[in-house]
Amino acid sequence: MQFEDIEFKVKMSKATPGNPVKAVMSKVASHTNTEQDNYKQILKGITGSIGPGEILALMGPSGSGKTTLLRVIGGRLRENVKGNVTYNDVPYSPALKRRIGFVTQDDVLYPQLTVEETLIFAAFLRLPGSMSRKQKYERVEVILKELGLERCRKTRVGGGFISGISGGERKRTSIGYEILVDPSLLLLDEPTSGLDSTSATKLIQILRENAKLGRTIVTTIHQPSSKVFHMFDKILLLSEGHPMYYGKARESMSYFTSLRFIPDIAMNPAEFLLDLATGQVNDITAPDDIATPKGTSEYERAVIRYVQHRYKIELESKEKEANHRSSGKVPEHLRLAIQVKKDWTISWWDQFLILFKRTYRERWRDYFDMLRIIQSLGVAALLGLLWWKSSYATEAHLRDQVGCYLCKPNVAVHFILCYIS
Ligand SMILES: Nc1ncnc2c1ncn2[C@@H]1O[C@H](COP(=O)(O)OP(=O)(O)OP(=O)(O)O)[C@@H](O)[C@H]1O
Repeated sequence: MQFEDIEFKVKMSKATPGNPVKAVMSKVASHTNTEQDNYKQILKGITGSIGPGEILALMGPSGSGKTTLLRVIGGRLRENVKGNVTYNDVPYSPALKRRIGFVTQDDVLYPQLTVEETLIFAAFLRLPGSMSRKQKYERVEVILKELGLERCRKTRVGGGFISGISGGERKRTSIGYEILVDPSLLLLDEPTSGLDSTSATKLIQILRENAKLGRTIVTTIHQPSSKVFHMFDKILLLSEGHPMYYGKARESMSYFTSLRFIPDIAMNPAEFLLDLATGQVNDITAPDDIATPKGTSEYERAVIRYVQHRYKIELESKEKEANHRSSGKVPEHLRLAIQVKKDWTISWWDQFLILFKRTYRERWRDYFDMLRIIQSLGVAALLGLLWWKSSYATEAHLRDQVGCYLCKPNVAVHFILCYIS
C-alpha cells in the first residue's frame, strides 16, 4: 500500500457553536459565497508505503493528525482529501472495503455477550454464506487461539457498571472482530491506550505474529515502550500534520544522530522522537545551525520547523522515488485479486434472524441483571410500605389511595424507560 502527498483540510464553521440559527445562516451563506469558507489544514503532504507482513506505526503528539491519516488510508475519509492512496497499485474502491479492517479507539462491543458469543455472532453475520456453520465455528476457534482469548471465552465483555474482561482482552476481542473476515490491511487506532506495559507488549506481539501471516498492519500509537518500538518495521512521525520522519524504526535514532540531535541521557527512542515532534529538547543536544537562540519561547517551534525541513530534504524525495520505482510492478494477478468484490452476503432474512438473536440475548441478560431486579424489588417494597394498611375511611384517605394509583404507573414507566435506555 502506498500513499503520496496526502493533504486533508476541514471546513471550519464561523457560527457560534451551539447556536442553530447562526449555524444554518452560515451554511446558507457558505453555499452562496465561497469567501465565507474557512479551512483548517490537518494533513500537509504525507508520503509513505507499507508492504505485506510489515507493521507501520503512526506516532506523534496529540492532535498531530494520526487518526485522520489512518482514516484517509482506510478510505473512510475521502472528501477534501488530496493525494493518492493505492493498494497493490489500485486506487480505493468499494470492493476494497471488505479487505480493510478498522479497529477504532472506542470499541462497539456488546457488554452482555461473552467473548465467544461476540465472535460467533460476528462470524455468522460477516463471513460468506457459502461457508458452512462448522467452518464458521472453526474460524472463531482459530481467532480465539490466535489472540490468546481462550481463557476468557466464556466471560462477558462488560463495560460501564457491568464487570467483564480486562482492557487488553477487550482490545483483542475488537481485533478478533475485524480479523475474522481475514482483511489484507488492518488499521488500528490507539490499540494500546489504557493498557499497562505488559498487556501493550503482548498485544503488539500478537499483531507481529499476525503480520507474519502476510497481513499489512498500520497502527497509531502514543508512547510505546522501547521493546514495543522495536517491534515495528516502519515509523511515521507526525507533528502538526507534517511528517518529521518516515523510515525503518531501527534506523530512526541513527537518522536523528546524523542531523546532530543527540540524547544527553539514555532514552527510549519513542520518547526521543516525541520530544523532537514537540520541540522539547531539554535532554537533547540540538544542532548549532538552528538560528533561534536556545531558551527562548520561539526555540521549540524552530526545532519543529528544522526537523520538518530536514525531512523534506533528506527523506521525502527518496521515499517518493522508491514509491515511483515500485509502482506498476505489482503482479497482474494481485492487482486483479484485490478488485474482485467478495460475495459475502447472506440473505436479508438470515441477517434479521442473527441480529434478532443477538439483541434478544443481550437484552435478556440486561433485564434480568441481579442489580436491576434488586433495585425494582426495593422500590416496590418501599412503595408498599408507604401505603401499608392505609384506610379508605375518609375523603383524605381516598385521595391518598389515588396518589398511590398515580405513583405506581409513574414508577413503572420510569423503570421501563431506564431499561430501554
Ligand atoms: N472534523 C474536524 N473538524 C475540525 N478539526 C478537526 C476535525 N477532524 C480533526 N480535526 C483536528 O485535526 C487535528 C488532528 O486530529 P487527529 O484526531 O487526527 O489527531 P491525533 O494525532 O489522532 O490525536 P490523538 O492522539 O489525540 O488521538 C486535531 O487538532 C483535531 O482537532
